Amino acid sequence: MAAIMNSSSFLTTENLRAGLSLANLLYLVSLWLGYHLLIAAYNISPFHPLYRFPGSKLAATSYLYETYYDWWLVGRYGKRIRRMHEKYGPIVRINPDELHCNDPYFTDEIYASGNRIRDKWQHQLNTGAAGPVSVTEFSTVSHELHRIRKGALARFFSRQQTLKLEGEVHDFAQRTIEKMLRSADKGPFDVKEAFNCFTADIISQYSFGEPMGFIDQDGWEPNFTTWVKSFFKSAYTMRYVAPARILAQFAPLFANYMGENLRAVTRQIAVVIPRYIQKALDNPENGRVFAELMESQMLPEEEKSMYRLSGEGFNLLAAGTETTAATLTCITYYLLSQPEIYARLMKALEGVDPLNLKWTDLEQRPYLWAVIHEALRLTPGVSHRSARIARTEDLIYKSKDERFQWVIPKGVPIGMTSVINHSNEELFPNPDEYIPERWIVDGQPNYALEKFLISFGKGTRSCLGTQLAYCELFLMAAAMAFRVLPRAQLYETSIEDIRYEYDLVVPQTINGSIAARIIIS
Ligand code: HEM
Repeated sequence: MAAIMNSSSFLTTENLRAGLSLANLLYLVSLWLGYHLLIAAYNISPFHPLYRFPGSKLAATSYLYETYYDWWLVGRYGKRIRRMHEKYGPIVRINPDELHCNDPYFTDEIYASGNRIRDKWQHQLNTGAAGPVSVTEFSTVSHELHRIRKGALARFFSRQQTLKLEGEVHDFAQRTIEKMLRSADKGPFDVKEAFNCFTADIISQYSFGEPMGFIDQDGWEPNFTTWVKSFFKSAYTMRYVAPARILAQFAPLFANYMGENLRAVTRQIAVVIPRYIQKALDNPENGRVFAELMESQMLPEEEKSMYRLSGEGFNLLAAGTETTAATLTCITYYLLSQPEIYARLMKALEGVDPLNLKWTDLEQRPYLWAVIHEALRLTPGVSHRSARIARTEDLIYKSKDERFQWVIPKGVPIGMTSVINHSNEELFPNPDEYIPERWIVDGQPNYALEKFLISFGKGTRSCLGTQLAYCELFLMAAAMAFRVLPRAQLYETSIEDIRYEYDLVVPQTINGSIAARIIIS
């Protein structure tokens, strides 16, 4: 009792005021500053394991440098990293703890497959904020846990499984095309929004047994990507502002005070997707991925909570919508702006029935294959760098000309950036230009060059939906070429609406999201 009395008398206004005096505050601030200065000094001292690696000293000193480019200037560190490589060589230190590589020949070492352990890095995953999205397979740090989570999902997205889905993808593609054609002579629209509706309905139908209904709604917007944009916009705040991550845990509690789109995305994660999953579980014959996932022996029971599954549901939609839609938009833009490429494509598609497209047949048309791969090169789904940690092995790097040799110590995050690899002038001369011909040798697809494409990532953490994405790309690109493009023209759209300028994890142009407005007559 005496102790309680003593502590309450200790908390008097006078005592608090004295404790918070200017002198004490200054003392605390200088302690904090001193601590950070010591860390900064250590970061650039010879005692730091990355001391030998080249790069800007400022970048190696603290995270403020990276924060300035990616948070303050918004997603601009990618371009800065590219300039660092021009100055310092193929491996550079880009922050106190991370290396970056721009040698495409080293891809399979960083993004290794099979049993070679590759963890992700929490600093990078912080863009995914908190809550259900932070416990998805995409956001898993540990190699071992990721294997369990991805293993359970992978069989739904194999090529064999995707071939069984082809009929549905074809049906959704044709319905999207019909809706576009109905808008003939009714003014311009952004074709990317139409593709967003197409991709979101497919992934939702496959995952939950029910499309989200975007193709059937009156216009093209809003759609899932409309809401997800605000999620991507907050990505760097989440990464660099730790209190924002803490607040994000409680997002559903203050949803009413958020902007319209952020409120909508919070509602999707907390209410709409759990409802879809519940319906899928109640209706297992029609419930598709999530109904089967619940029965999966590969996934331990503790991994099957509605909380975690709604994160996975959101992730599938977010990862499988904007990405494919952006690539299709890029294809549409280039086919409309470069008629000679369109003419070559139509020649290559001779004999194909536009109303009965077959993925496996379309894949055998090398020029269509080239048109798609050149778009994937220029518009990769994820344009932000993606680091891996080789936890158990040092990585030995030697440049092709043997000028540079490095041992990357185990445990150090090292990554690549698709937009940097894809503009390698030796592999892709005139890298800023759209040239499908570079993907064809002796009339056949250039599979050797394809090895250098990292649009879908590589190794154990590569894209789960690669086969579904290809199925959508082949069927929709061909359907557009036959049915829409002969009657369409670009409207107030230039290369500036397509060309990568910065990233919000996904590529952005100088005018914001990738877009191509078209008019159909
Ligand atoms: C053109 C279309 C697409 C592109 C370019 C693309 C690109 C990528 C990339 C680069 C990654 C790896 C990201 C990283 O390194 O952290 C990734 C991961 C992922 N993608 Fe895609 N994606 C596309 C379509 C899809 C589709 C249709 C789905 C639907 C299922 C999907 C689902 C996923 C998932 C779940 C992951 C996480 C994989 C993991 O962590 O193991 N993606 N995607």
